[in-house]
Amino acid sequence: MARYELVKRSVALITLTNPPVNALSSAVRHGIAKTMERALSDPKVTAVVICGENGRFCGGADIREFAGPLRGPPLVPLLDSIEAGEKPVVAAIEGVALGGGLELALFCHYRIAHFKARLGLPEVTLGILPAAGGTQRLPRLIGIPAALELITTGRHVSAQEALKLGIVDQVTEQNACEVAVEFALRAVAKPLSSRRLSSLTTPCPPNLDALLEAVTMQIQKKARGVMAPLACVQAVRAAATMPYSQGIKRESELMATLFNSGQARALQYCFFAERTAGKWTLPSGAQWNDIKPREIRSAAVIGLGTMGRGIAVSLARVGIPVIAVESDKKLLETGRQMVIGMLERDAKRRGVSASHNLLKFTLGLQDLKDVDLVIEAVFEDMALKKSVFRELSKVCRPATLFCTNTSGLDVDALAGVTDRPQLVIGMHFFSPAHVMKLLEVVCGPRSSSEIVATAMSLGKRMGKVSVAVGNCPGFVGNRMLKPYSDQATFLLEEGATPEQIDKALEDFGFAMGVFRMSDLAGLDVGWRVRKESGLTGPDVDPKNPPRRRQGRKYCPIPDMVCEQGRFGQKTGRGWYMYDKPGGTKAKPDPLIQNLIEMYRNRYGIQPRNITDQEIIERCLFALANEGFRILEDGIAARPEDIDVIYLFGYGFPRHRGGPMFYASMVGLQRVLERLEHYHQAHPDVPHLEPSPLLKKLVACGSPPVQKWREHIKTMHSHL
Ligand SMILES: CCC/C=C/C(=O)SCCNC(=O)CCNC(=O)[C@H](O)C(C)(C)COP(=O)([O-])OP(=O)([O-])OC[C@H]1O[C@@H](n2cnc3c(N)ncnc32)[C@H](O)[C@@H]1OP(=O)([O-])[O-]
Repeated sequence: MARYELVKRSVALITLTNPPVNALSSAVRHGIAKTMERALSDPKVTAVVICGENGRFCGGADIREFAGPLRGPPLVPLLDSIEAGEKPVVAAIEGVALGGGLELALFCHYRIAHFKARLGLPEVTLGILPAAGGTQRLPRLIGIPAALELITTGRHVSAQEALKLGIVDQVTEQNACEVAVEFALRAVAKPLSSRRLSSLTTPCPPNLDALLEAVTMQIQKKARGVMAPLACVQAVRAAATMPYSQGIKRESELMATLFNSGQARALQYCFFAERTAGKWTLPSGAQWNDIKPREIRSAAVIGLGTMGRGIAVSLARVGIPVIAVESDKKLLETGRQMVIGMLERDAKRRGVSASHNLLKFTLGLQDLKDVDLVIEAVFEDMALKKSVFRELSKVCRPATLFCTNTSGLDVDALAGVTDRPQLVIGMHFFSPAHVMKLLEVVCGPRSSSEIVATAMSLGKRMGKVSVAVGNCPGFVGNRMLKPYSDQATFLLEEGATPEQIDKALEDFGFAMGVFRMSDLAGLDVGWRVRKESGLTGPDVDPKNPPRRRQGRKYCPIPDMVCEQGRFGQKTGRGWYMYDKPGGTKAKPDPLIQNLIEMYRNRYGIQPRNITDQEIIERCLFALANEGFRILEDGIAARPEDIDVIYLFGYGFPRHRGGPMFYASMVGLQRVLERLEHYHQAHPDVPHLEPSPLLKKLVACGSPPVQKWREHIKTMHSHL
């Protein structure tokens, strides 16, 4: 796990060998201890270089080991021996030096980085802090403000920025290991005392308290209820106010609190869930690592509305030529200007030049005859989409792949009107498509493994987190959203206000409560879907009992809001009022309160006091309950896939792990009991009836989320 070689007759070269990222597993720590001891005790050795195999220095502690008891030598005493030694030790950083990897480098006396290397202390993103001395050593090296920013955000920096900040001593375009060996030889005669970070005093800004206070407030505002960044601030304060030996003790105390917290477990679960989600499998046995995706050299986007524009930008900025199509001249021109503007702003932000030349705009589908892939993003209307696909079948070459950006319509029905149903798939982007990281890849029953592989790989190329899901109304994300938002409107009827519900959800950690999110997305979209599905509008049978539709409870308040022309932020009025159309600052609106009161009076509903706990339980347990049904139906392959969809597409707080992980943390038994309780109180709300899978898991002793799959395996799969 650590290889030892003698190079240039007197330099011990220690190579960490734990692919793929040379994580500091217990075996690697053993390896470092043994090889360092050998280097320090061998009189032939005058200097040491530490590097990582396969061009990657070290990705930090082995996160997989966090779930079990600590084995192998603890990191800090091991690293202390490196720093205390009398032979210069140089870290040769290629690829990454992250977390414990960078901390290892900070115990070395010198650091040389390859120009493409990335460095950082991302522990905070895993719910912990850099507890191998990182919170005490980085501030001593680069000062409090810069260290605080890096440690509390977990941001990676480039080698060039690391040089500017003073984290590394030299950046090279050559082999970092060879450069480090030469550097080590030159360092042999030089004194090491000033290179031992533990012996330095932290340079302290005069306004330390004000700075720490400002950062704390910023964190509390941005990451409500998240513990790790606040603990990082406390640890950095210790670096500024305590001697190193005490600071290290404080760091370790803070780590102990974080390490066993539910937040750390949730965030570490998210890390692996994100990586698991890319590993799709189809019922045919085809899977992510054995099907070769097609290379996409050109693409087309049909429809330049909000979604189409974002998709065109996402494609062009990764170098794919795009033909964008609109149906009339005016829409085409507006779309063209918007796409170019977005592309330019995006390029400016990333410090690159905008790739205008990759974009072509046209009114005619016949221009798409040679493209490799088409993404349809026209209005959410089945008849319109079908006509587009029929037309595409006529003009495109037989090998062109067809994708639809529908957010919930039947992908297989669209495939059925084409001459190539096996080459049709859903690519459900989230708005704004060039910003949001989630992509649901919707596999129809006839989608070939090749098109699944291609859509997943294209998503990755565009920087998306892609999740393969099955085909059903609303797929995974929007299907689950319905019971969640239904509960919110039922709670309105029963006595809550939009702002109370939103606050409870935001305090839980959501970026936005359900009503503020609906105002942002536009209320008219859901209204149109409800009209089309016969839930509201003139087609509803007047003999229907009020507040019941299609045999279940129905709350018409959202329809009443839309009937007043209140479509959310874009009209300046929705569940809230805004200072102007397009405004973003939401204020409670007395008119909404009146509307709800009038509604309650009309139906004789006596409002009751609703607690935040009830809001959270009803909204989130209904959400997870639908997730269990989705797993039963085989629409998602794993609970991790559902969680990733909610983390990246719906603002679910990462430190809660996603709806399915959250349910497992609350305890499946408790979730079941509460759902039973609420379903008893609301028997006409089927979404509150506990799903058979939830009951089955409870009956099996509530296994951890990673084991649920074993209980789902026998069920059929639409993936
Ligand atoms: C106790 C003292 C305090 C110290 C704390 C720490 O250091 S905390 C740690 C602080 N460090 C971090 O937070 C860094 C976490 N890592 C990363 O950010 C990225 O992996 C990367 C940038 C290193 C490489 O990106 P990339 O897109 O090239 O590759 P990829 O992301 O797809 O990963 C490939 C495979 O490696 C796996 N794996 C990766 N890292 C670790 C790990 N540390 N451990 C275990 N496994 C790890 C990953 O699961 C995947 O496995 P799979 O699915 O193939 O079975």
